[in-house]
Amino acid sequence: MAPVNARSSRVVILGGGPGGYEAALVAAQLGAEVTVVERTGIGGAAVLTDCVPSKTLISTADYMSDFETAADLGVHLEDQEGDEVSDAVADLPEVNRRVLSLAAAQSADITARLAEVGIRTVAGAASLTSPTTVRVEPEEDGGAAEELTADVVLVATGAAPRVMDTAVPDGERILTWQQIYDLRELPRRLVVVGSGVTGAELAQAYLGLGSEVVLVSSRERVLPGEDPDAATVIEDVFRKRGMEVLSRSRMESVSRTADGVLVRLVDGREVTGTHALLAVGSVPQTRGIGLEEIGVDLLPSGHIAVDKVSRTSVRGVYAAGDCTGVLPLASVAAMQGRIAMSHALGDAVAPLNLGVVSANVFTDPEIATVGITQKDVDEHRVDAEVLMLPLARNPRAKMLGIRDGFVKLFAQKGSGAVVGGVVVAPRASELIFPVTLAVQHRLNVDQVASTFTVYPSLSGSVAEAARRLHVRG
Ligand SMILES: Cc1cc2nc3c(=O)[nH]c(=O)nc-3n(C[C@H](O)[C@H](O)[C@H](O)COP(=O)(O)OP(=O)(O)OC[C@H]3O[C@@H](n4cnc5c(N)ncnc54)[C@H](O)[C@@H]3O)c2cc1C
Ligand SMILES: NC(=O)c1ccc[n+]([C@@H]2O[C@H](COP(=O)([O-])OP(=O)(O)OC[C@H]3O[C@@H](n4cnc5c(N)ncnc54)[C@H](O)[C@@H]3O)[C@@H](O)[C@H]2O)c1
Repeated sequence: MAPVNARSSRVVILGGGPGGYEAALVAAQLGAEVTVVERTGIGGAAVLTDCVPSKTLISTADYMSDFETAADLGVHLEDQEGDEVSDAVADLPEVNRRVLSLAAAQSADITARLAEVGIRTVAGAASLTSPTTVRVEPEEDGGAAEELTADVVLVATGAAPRVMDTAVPDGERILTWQQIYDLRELPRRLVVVGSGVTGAELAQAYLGLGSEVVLVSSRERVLPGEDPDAATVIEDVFRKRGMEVLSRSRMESVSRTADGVLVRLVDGREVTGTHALLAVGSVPQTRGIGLEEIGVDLLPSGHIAVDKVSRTSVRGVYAAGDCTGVLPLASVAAMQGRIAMSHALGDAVAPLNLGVVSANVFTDPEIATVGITQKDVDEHRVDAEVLMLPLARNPRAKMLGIRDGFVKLFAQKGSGAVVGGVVVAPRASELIFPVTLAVQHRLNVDQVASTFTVYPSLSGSVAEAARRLHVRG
């Protein structure tokens, strides 16, 4: 391949989510002329409908659940007459306004940042007419289509909620997770279908906000992709707080009734509610944008096949994020996009390493994970010692009224290197960082154990778990 001159390269990016906009920033920094084509809004689904809105909603629900702990800590809430108040009340329209305005502000911040560094953004729907030409259909009727020429193309078109013929969302009572922020009142009885990360997070959010929630879970246990001990803690918490969890229950159809919804299960049972939230997975947005026509290989699932530097089967065409299905996380999409641009524009680049991705499920408590999994150990793919330490005995956890949660570390047998970890705790997303540092930099349990932690602190349990994994030399 001829040497790349980043300064004279034209880069066109389809999609302005984290895969697209983070790539654009790297390409601009390397001196390329960059255009991002986005049909909905910069920030993508991550910022406008998925990640940012759901975490904002969860912040309110978490805040409300703090009131439940208040009495344990000796705090009693009273109304103006001095009567004890048992429940805080969420004003859903107000909460949703905050969610949407925060998402819009985040999108505006990113748009401004792109403009600041000279990146052109074009509103419209993009498709490839050749590996080096992108056609943009304007969103507004009457506008002229535009043809962009590119030396490098990045496809970062994301994914959309999976819709079943038997459960078609209507945006009023039968909803995808992208439609919930228009609700004007709190669902009285919400049936959440699907207990993956999206279903579990939102089921608990609405429970916290005050809805009655039924979770239809097709599996033995909620959160089937997570650490089994962590998922068990979360399912117990769900039930303890009053959520009805229907295990091994597959939804067959969802339909409207006079005043709500009817969810039929495959085994014939029926569940009624005022609203249904469908969280049954996503499909990549890769059809009808010219990919197959120009020779880009798609997987049977419709995802774009990419290698570890985000190359597709067509030279000069890269792909990043949920449209590739590598690991559907905003952080991974962004990393794939950055790697793609560094590779395409001739900068130094390390291939994507999924072994060190830290991820978090924003339930209450949260589940944060990094590195190898319990499944890797149980199925003998990794020879590791496992140590699980419940938080219940941690002094800070007692002070904070934390009852549920643990720290689990995986240490390679022999070397003692920390190769993975799971933290189940409030703000586990922050607590996982020391474990991620250890995994990424191959620290061993003794190095972690001999690092000072604050007393009292939850991170003390990370060091304590490492200490218990010490093997006498
Ligand atoms: C409910 C929910 C919560 C989540 N929470 C988290 C979280 O907390 N942390 C985390 O790391 N991940 C989270 N994720 C995953 C995360 O949102 C995705 O991994 C991330 O959005 C992927 O980024 P992307 O750039 O690939 O795609 P997207 O963010 O989907 O962006 C793709 C963009 O491409 C645009 N587009 C599509 N086709 C075209 C076209 N033809 N022309 C022009 N533009 C086009 C779309 O309009 C969209 O804006 C969550 C997902 C869901 C569903
Ligand atoms: N906090 C986060 O980082 C976060 C949050 C949400 C999503 N995500 C990302 O998005 C990915 C996808 O998560 P998801 O939960 O949207 O999708 P998913 O595909 O992981 O889960 C969907 C669930 O719905 C179930 N299901 C499908 N059809 C059903 C039916 N008819 N009846 C009952 N259940 C049915 C499936 O068995 C599955 O467990 C995650 O793996 C994660 O990477 C991340």
